[in-house]
Amino acid sequence: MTTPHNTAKFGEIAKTVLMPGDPLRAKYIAETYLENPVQFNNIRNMFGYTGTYKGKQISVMGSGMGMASIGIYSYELYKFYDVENIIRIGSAGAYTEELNLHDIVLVDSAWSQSTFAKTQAGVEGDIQYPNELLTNKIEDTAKQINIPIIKGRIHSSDVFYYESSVPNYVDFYNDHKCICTEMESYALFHNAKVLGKKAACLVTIGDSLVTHEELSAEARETSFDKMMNLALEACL
Ligand SMILES: O=P(O)(O)O[C@H]1O[C@H](CO)[C@@H](O)[C@H]1O
Ligand SMILES: O=c1cc[nH]c(=O)[nH]1
Repeated sequence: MTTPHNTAKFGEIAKTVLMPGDPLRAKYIAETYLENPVQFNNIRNMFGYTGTYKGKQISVMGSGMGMASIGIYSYELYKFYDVENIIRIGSAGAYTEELNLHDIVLVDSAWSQSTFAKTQAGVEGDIQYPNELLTNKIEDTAKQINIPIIKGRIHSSDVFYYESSVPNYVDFYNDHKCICTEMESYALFHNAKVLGKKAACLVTIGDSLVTHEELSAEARETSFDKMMNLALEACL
């Protein structure tokens, strides 16, 4: 079957999907790393591809920005396409000087003010967790292939631009122990949990709220090769 947002037919999407926010990052991964990639979706330019990596069938698809968007795409992948694992491969903003541009963070929990889980399934609580097995697999793979990662809690936010009248990154770091921020993992982890599936999240630091350094849009699209390699190797 197809959905209003995805034209793939059942069976055209692999059991494991790598999911960047940026659909052009998905295109880059498919064209750079997958053998024989076949595009299964272009509705709303939310590109999705299936190919093989070292003989293993893998899909990669953009999620768009924010929980509403990844909420739709990840739900459909799990529920209607029988996807088992989604690994988000995102960009994030650092909340601490200890994180530098291009550092890779493996998310061990996502804190959020979002009402996504409560609205979607009546689930209370401001922290969602990734699947432990999948996260351990990524951590073990990182050790094996010698890619440094930092494990930590992420702030999964509904907001990118804040006014100065509300709490800022210093509060999120001090009060909630979040080391960086992005906008999707809380909803992804929730969807995986309610549907009995697995999700994990890797992010690469693309900017710093502390130092105000930032990578260009193009770099966020095409320079996260270490994280892409790690995610692909963890799928094997
Ligand atoms: O680079 P992606 O994966 O989109 O992730 C981050 O970048 C976007 C904001 O610029 C948000 O989607 C945020 O989560
Ligand atoms: O969601 C995001 C991603 C990168 N940087 C931010 O400040 N927020």
